[in-house]
Amino acid sequence: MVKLIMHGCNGKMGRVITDIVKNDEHTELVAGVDSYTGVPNEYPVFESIEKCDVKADAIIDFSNAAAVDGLLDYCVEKQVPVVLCTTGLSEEQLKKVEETAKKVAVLKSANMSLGINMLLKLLQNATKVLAPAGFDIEIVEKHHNQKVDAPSGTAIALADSINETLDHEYKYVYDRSQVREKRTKKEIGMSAVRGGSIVGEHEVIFAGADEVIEFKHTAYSKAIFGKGAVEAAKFLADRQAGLYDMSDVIQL
Ligand SMILES: NC(=O)C1=CN([C@@H]2O[C@H](COP(=O)(O)OP(=O)(O)OC[C@H]3O[C@@H](n4cnc5c(N)ncnc54)[C@H](O)[C@@H]3O)[C@@H](O)[C@H]2O)C=CC1
Ligand SMILES: O=C(O)C1=N[C@H](C(=O)O)C[C@H](O)C1
Repeated sequence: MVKLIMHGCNGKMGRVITDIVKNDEHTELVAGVDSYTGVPNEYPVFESIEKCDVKADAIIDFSNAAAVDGLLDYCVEKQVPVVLCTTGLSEEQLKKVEETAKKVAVLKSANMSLGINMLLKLLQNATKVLAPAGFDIEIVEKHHNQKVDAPSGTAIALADSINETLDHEYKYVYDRSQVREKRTKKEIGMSAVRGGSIVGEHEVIFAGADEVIEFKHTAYSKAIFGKGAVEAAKFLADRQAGLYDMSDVIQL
């Protein structure tokens, strides 16, 4: 049995993970952490990670960027692997994630779904053909009205995957409203839409002269992220220190 701590247990994803683990015979939630403790839980809940004194094999984190520094320190101190799913981390925090992974196993992924992780690979092949042929690259993402970070972590991960095959030569453009200029060739535009209960849509557009190719992923439920996170925790539980991602968990 893999014993888990859910960091952000009373949030939208925390509740999804609680349901998945309840129906999974190989995992058990031994504790939760959430700064909001105004709801009943079926396991002990602590209002901050520092207060959590329950032993576990791994932590799943879907919380808030501001909560991630303390979590990383805790994982090093207690030597507990962590599946880091929270998005919107700063450059400084991303460096801290890399430093942490030298001391304990960390799996970081902006999107735990099979579809997006397959798309990350597909895009690299498409980019190798389409970018040299002059196609412009734009990413459009759509999410629910409760999302605080923009663009989504997934949009950035898609852009990073594309840019990796372009020797990181393309710059990211998030806002065209302040400059009256044509787009340049070596850029990836990213646009964010927020509204209603949209679970998550990501569209990567390769626009050429007289032809357009679009890759689109639509999430119809948060369960696709939850299932991926629980599988990632099982994978990570007995791993050595290192920085892992979903391509280590899913055979692609
Ligand atoms: N990697 C992936 O596949 C996915 C990532 N996410 C990301 O996960 C994060 C959480 O998403 P949701 O569950 O939708 O958000 P949410 O806002 O519903 O839940 C976040 C929870 O974290 C709690 N929290 C805030 N500060 C905390 C602290 N210092 N310590 C402990 N708990 C704290 C909040 O009280 C809340 O209950 C976001 O960054 C989101 O972008 C969301 C879905 C999929
Ligand atoms: O906040 C969300 O809901 C989601 N966030 C992740 C992101 O920022 O990419 C993943 C998913 O799209 C849902």
